[in-house]
Amino acid sequence: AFPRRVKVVEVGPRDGLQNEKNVVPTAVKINLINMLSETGLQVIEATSFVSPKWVPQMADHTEVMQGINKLPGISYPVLTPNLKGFQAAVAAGAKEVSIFGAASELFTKKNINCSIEESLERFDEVMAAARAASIPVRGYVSCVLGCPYEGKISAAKVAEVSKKMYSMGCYEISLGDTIGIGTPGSMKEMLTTVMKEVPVGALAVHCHDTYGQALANILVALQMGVSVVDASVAGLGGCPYAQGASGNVATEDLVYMLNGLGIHTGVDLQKLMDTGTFICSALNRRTNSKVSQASCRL
Ligand SMILES: CC(C)(COP(=O)([O-])OP(=O)([O-])OC[C@H]1O[C@@H](n2cnc3c(N)ncnc32)[C@H](O)[C@@H]1OP(=O)([O-])[O-])[C@@H](O)C(=O)NCCC(=O)NCCSC(=O)C[C@@](C)(O)CC(=O)[O-]
Repeated sequence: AFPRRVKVVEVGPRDGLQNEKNVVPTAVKINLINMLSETGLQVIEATSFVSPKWVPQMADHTEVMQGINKLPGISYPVLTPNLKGFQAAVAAGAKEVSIFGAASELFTKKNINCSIEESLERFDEVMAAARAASIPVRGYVSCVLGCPYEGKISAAKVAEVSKKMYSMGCYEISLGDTIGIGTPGSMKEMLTTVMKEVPVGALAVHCHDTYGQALANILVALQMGVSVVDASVAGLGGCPYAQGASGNVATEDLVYMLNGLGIHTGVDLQKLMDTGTFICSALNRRTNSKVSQASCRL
């Protein structure tokens, strides 16, 4: 049975923009987040406190956090790979953070320059600091359905890393199909294994649409009881350490599908599409949202 409500986690300002070649002006990022805040979304991932040498596009994290209108009832989490990032995030006013690991050794090395084991040690430090500051922490696990460097990833490995991050105290584990390579079959197999270790109520799915499978994979996750789904307005994005990875599922397309299923999100599709139009014209690009493309033709 499908969940009655789904929490949509908007990752466009972070996952969507982190891979942009040209520097996106801080004012555009702030405008994007402020417009998203008016759509009814409850969670908008705002930026990441990572090294500007690694991801230059997110170097204005503090200005973004301090420039946005934070509306009550909306959470604006940010990515923090280590204690340094966590401290900078809190100093900039972050009230929620995310740590990000992976089920692949090589991806972990390329993305955060350490082994899975070392990454978990760093996360332990972040968790301890977050507990002391009463800051909720979300955990990402990347490469859950395949890795750009290692290829196939076993569901057992995904379950193992997910369980460790959940046991550390992450309130939610977001399972990332980083390169969008999964299918409904592999999604079902992976979730079946992970759900033996982490309760389904604490799981989210984070699907990139590289192979055009994202909505189908999300539908399978919903059927299995997952009720938190990550998405990116206009389908922006891709990971800088996963070459060729295209954007997340477009939030507009996700909300359209959920509306059709009678699943409540609280998100206003028209306002979302207007936000997609804003960011696409600022970036001078065509939307990846099929729903927005179709609406323009009507
Ligand atoms: C983790 C590090 C920092 C390790 O990078 P490192 O080079 O191993 O770090 P280090 O500890 O050796 O420090 C080197 C320098 O970085 C600085 N530094 C150290 N930490 C920070 C920090 N937090 N913020 C700012 N600066 C920092 C540190 O101070 C030092 O500065 P220097 O002395 O050379 O001037 C680096 O690898 C990094 O920033 N990686 C981030 C990569 C990233 O953001 N990837 C994209 C997000 S993940 C993703 O997109 C997947 C996801 C989540 O969407 C889910 C999915 O789709 O699968």
